[in-house]
Amino acid sequence: MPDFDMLVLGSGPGGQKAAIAAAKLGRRAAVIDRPDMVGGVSLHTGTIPSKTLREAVLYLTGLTQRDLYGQSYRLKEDITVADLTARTQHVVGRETDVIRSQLSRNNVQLFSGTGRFVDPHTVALREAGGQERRISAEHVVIATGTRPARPDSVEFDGRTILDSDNVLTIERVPRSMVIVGAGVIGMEYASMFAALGSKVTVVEKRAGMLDMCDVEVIESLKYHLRDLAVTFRFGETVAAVERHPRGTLTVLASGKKIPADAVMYSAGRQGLTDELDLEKAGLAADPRGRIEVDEHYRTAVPHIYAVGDVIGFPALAATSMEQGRAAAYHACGEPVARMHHLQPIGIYTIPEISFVGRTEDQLTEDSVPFEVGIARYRELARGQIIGDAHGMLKLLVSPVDRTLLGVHCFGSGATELIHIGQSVMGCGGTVDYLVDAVFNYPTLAESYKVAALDATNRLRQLDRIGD
Ligand SMILES: Cc1cc2nc3c(=O)[nH]c(=O)nc-3n(C[C@H](O)[C@H](O)[C@H](O)COP(=O)(O)OP(=O)(O)OC[C@H]3O[C@@H](n4cnc5c(N)ncnc54)[C@H](O)[C@@H]3O)c2cc1C
Ligand SMILES: NC(=O)c1ccc[n+]([C@@H]2O[C@H](COP(=O)([O-])OP(=O)(O)OC[C@H]3O[C@@H](n4cnc5c(N)ncnc54)[C@H](O)[C@@H]3O)[C@@H](O)[C@H]2O)c1
Repeated sequence: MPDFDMLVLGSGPGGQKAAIAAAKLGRRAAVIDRPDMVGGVSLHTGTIPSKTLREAVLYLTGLTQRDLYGQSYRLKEDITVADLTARTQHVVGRETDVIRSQLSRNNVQLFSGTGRFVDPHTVALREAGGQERRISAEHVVIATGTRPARPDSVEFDGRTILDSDNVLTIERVPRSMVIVGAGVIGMEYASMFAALGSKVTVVEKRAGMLDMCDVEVIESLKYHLRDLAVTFRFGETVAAVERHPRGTLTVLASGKKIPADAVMYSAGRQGLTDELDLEKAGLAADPRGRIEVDEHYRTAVPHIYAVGDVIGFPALAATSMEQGRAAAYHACGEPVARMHHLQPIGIYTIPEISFVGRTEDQLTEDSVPFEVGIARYRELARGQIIGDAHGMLKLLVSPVDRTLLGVHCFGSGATELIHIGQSVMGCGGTVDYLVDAVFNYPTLAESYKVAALDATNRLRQLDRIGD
């Protein structure tokens, strides 16, 4: 008899939910992770610290209050790294306790150390002191996540040449910073450092950024970031990064050189599979360290599952949790529906972005007709009260059956508000539901009604002329 019914490698969002789901089904479950990493990348270097840091930046800089109290408004003049990290450490500490307690009250055994395969059903646990012990399980879930990808040609020192993990332990807020890669991580940190007053240059090899988002929203984001002195270098590749006594020089393939106090790489991530001895389990990873799975998150070896960032796109804490639960249910023979196709995206730039469904460009490319309804925060009472004049909500509505095809939100509360649109879309609701519904007043949620009225006014015009 194996030691456990389910053994999970990694305690990030995917691993946690897999272990708890198995335990709730009465299975004997265990999780392995390093003692200082309980909660995963998500809790220690990813989602939670970055979002807490963002909250501290917004609070201390007073950035979002300046429309109300004047452009010079700041809660604190010289914001130090200690001011910023105090809040992060507190939240990470509390969340770690919550996760440990959830695992323990569900009787999930937590082993400290790292795991690697010995054979398809056995994992060797290496503890901090170097001792090894073997643990066997009927099912294994690989949820080992990723680390920042570091090009070999760049000499990272963790102080001036950084990856997105190091950025959480910098000694001072740099006066100037180069960010390599305008993906989600790059743009979230570019927003934070720009808000803190650093002179940020973003270098991105593609022609633009965040191309999964609405074009108008990205135009607005660029406008806001340029206003905070961010320079964009699109279509440019970093050829080398040099460290000098008085700062760094980022050399672009085009020959340009950008001086800055610090450089942060956010140019993708690498799956953490190199130390798993996957071949002993009969598995292999691709060159980016990712493991292939089927629709049930099963690897090529049917009793071994893989979930979270280690399987690649969409690589979000949000989706990793669902993958973990689904994998555990499948392994335990519990019926489980496939993840709903409507998955929201939340990007915590300043201002924040969120959307669900398709963009105008995607609909046009697919020859799907749509009408647009827009609500601008500056025309909402709540928008005036909170001093957000730039926010907006956009509904894309089908003129054929009046259902919502996409919802795009930019500004305060976007990542929360999007879930109203997601629910309406998920339940097959039409724009008329939003027109007829009563919303609390004054709220940002009222933007749904305003945008729905805008869309239906246009649809009516279409009908009138058509008739
Ligand atoms: C800066 C940043 C910001 C982000 N912001 C967001 C956000 O706002 N929203 C969002 O949804 N997502 C966000 N993400 C993505 C999110 O953090 C990841 O999608 C999520 O952490 C992936 O979860 P996971 O289950 O794959 O495990 P991870 O969180 O990646 O954790 C994996 C764990 O496995 C452990 N491990 C590795 N190898 C072994 C081994 N051999 N033995 C035992 N344990 C091992 C590691 O120590 C680690 O604790 C962000 C990521 C970053 C980097
Ligand atoms: N709010 C959120 O949900 C959130 C926040 C942060 C991270 N994440 C997740 O983390 C993952 C990793 O994010 P990421 O931003 O590191 O990776 P990414 O792959 O999304 O973006 C990296 C960018 O760097 C560019 N790049 C690569 N090499 C370059 C070079 N030498 N010079 C210039 N540009 C270069 C690429 O073209 C790409 O646009 C993503 O999958 C994302 O989903 C999610």
